[in-house]
Amino acid sequence: MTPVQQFNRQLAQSRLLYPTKTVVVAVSTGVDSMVLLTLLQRLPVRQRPRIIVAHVNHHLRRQSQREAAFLTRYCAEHHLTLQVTDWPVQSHPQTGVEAAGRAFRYHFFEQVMATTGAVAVLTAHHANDQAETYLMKLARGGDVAQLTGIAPQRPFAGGQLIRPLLTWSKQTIRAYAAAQEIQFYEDVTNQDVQFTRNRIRQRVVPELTTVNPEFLTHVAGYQQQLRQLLTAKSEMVAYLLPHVVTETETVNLAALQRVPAAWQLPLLRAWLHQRTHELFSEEKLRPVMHWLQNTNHPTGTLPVNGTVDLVKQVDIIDVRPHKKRVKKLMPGEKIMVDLNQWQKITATQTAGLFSHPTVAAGQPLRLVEQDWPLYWRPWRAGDQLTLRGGGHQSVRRVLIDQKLPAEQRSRVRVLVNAHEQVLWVVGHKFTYRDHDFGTQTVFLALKHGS
Ligand SMILES: Nc1ncnc2c1ncn2[C@@H]1O[C@H](COP(=O)(O)OP(=O)(O)OP(=O)(O)O)[C@@H](O)[C@H]1O
Repeated sequence: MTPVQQFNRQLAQSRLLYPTKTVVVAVSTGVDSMVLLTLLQRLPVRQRPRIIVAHVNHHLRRQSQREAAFLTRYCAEHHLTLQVTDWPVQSHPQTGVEAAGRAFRYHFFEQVMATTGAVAVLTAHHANDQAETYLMKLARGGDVAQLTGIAPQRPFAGGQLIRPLLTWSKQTIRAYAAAQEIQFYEDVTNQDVQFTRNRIRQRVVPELTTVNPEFLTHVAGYQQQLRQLLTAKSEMVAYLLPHVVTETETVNLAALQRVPAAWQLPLLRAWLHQRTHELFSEEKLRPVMHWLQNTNHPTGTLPVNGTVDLVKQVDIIDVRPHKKRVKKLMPGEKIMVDLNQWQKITATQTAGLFSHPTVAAGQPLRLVEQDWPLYWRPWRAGDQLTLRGGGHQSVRRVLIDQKLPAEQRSRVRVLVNAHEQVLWVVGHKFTYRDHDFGTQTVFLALKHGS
């Protein structure tokens, strides 16, 4: 199938090949969106939807004015309806300009859809965008679902957001533009290797393409497989959920534990989603699962976020609104540890527990399942550290020995486990645990500065 046939097929699948339909085409004047616009213009009249061209002048570079003027001329010459809006410089934020610009853009597309009766917005994302995003997410880490990447079609503003060029590589787009003599503006910021995406575009993708020329297709293939796996997973979760959820919408812990281990966390997550309308990451829920399974504590309450608590009563798990803290407790008095997340624990300290060593995370600590959940909290009189050989030392003594001025001592935080045992006097001393103790190694890290 030729690229143009693939494009036509995507539009046919989206049921857009009708003159009675109106579509908004997001055109930046770059090569991708000018090719997209040209492809739409060249559809046979009996299939071509009514085209509304939408352009945002971001006022981010000098070229912006010329681009807007070029597009105005182009649309007039081709009898195309154009809607342009400005993103005034005074609305640009100090940081996060890209994300703010994107939000502004999509809000504008939404407005254009509403005022023109359009059923879809079309953008010119392509296979290289897809692979770059994939590699960036791979490098940054997170939920595996994010690796499914840009969807060819998804609901948007009461209609659809469609990317008909996702199967086209940048090379194909450029070749088509050259062959058809399509005019466009080169985005000069695309060359700037200070941007991670540009470095991936210019260095990583070409390198991987020399390993295998089909690299882009293979990324798309993995994403397709991942989408199928995630669909299968959510279907299985939907099937299993009634086996662990009771008539009163609580979870039966014994039933949950009878489910094969790999499904327990996804089930807990799905149930919490139903009850709280919040989607927690499985990583965040892992310590919660350890807490639930800890038979030494058959009852208890655990805050899962600022608004809800999990309540465990032997075999029954329920959610309740989080009780507001008593006024005199300092905010952040006791913070549950989120694995693999930096957490601000005092005005000047940010600490984290990581499952892998990172540049900043050096000190390994062995844990047992019963340690979870862990917390950051101010140290208290009576807190003790375990020393090599089994002895103990009070936290107070540690601070005195390290000659910490008395007025600074109250600011010291400790890392404690579910049994209130001190594992780390943050910034001062670690508990002793043998390297073959427990089942899990985490890495403790601390950053200074507000
Ligand atoms: N100034 C603009 N005006 C209209 N459409 C635009 C503009 N900039 C980008 N677009 C549309 O968005 C597509 C993607 O552009 P680009 O890759 O620069 O954005 P992104 O921010 O990386 O992606 P996304 O918009 O999905 O977050 C373009 O091909 C084009 O269709």
